[in-house]
Amino acid sequence: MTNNPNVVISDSKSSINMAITVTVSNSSIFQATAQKPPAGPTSTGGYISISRSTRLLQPDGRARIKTWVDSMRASSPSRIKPTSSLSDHDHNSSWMLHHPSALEMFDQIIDASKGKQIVMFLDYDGTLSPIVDDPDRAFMSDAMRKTVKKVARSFPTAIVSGRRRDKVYGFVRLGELYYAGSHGMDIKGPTKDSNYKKCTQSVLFQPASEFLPMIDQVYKQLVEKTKSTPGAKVENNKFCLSVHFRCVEEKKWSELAQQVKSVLKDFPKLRLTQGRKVLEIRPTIKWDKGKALEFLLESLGFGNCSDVFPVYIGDDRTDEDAFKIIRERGQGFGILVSKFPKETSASYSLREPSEVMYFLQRLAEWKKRPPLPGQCEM
Ligand SMILES: O=P(O)(O)OC[C@H]1O[C@H](O[C@H]2O[C@H](CO)[C@@H](O)[C@H](O)[C@H]2O)[C@H](O)[C@@H](O)[C@@H]1O
Repeated sequence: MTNNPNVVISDSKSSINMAITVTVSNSSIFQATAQKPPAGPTSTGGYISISRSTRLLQPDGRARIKTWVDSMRASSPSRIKPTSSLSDHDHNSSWMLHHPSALEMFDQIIDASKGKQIVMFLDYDGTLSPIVDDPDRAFMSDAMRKTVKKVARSFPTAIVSGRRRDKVYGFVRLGELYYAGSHGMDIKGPTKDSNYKKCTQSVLFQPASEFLPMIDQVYKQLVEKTKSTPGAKVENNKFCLSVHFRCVEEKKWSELAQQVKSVLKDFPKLRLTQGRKVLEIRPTIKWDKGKALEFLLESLGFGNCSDVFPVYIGDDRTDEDAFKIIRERGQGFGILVSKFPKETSASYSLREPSEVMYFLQRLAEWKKRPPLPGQCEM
């Protein structure tokens, strides 16, 4: 297994409906991907997605803003409301039964992966780094970096983030990984292999490049519009934008929602989704973290393979698209990072980044162990 699929793919300039052109390719898998990108809904993981074209232009503007604010309120943490017959404790126990700790189930996970190639997918914020107030200071620890590096020596590993690719690379700083920034809309292969040799060819896939000028324009407008709301912060994630409200007083959320709405009304080709205390604005193309996962598996040669075992660890609503794909494929597992019960398509849970690190350490250690006599290693 190699992390270097020897292909370069770039986006087409031809159509906003995401035609993709293979510029250099030695792989029929890539050509197939380019001709026929995997179909699927513009899913947001079953959470509230407010598309301007269908909802923002309703005459009852005020009611819509209330929906936005309700959704912002529910965005972090997004607990499942316990049914009246269950106490909080029973509700937590029931959720843990359905989404047990990946640490407690470590041996079972390893057993299920036997004979298969594990491919690791890691979200960044809230998974590798703790959630902090200032998005520019969401650093990952050196210990986590070392652990991810070890994992990448044993398995193909990708970081899948809502952040712009160069920014998340700036935090992670490991050249041997795949990076899918902007919620998977900006994919790039490793710049070096796990033996630290420079990779000469790599994957580059940017299905939303037509939207760059629009995103820049909206970014400027949002910065201008939201500057009167204390604590609001607009982050340019290249192919998408984040409007953070973690540091905005709750009584100002409706004002902020109104400001965002007033900008988006002129951009029907953009849609709005939500993450943890953040409104995310992105192109209406059928592409998300789930599609990025499929794309990366294909690029690694596992498109139609029965012996691949993707493990995706993430904490955010946007990670649900990837959890769903894993479920649909019936291969591997999704692991949700959350301290609270949440609606999720993930199979397992971890409570926080420190548990993610411990899980990854165990995985790397397990891989390093010599196989028992008569046992074949994958
Ligand atoms: O896909 P991810 O890597 O999880 O990125 C999703 C968003 O993460 C960042 O925002 C979140 O983390 C911040 C730092 O801890 C926190 O302040 C914010 O409230 C969270 O929503 C990032 O800043 C966003 O651009 C990403 O879209």
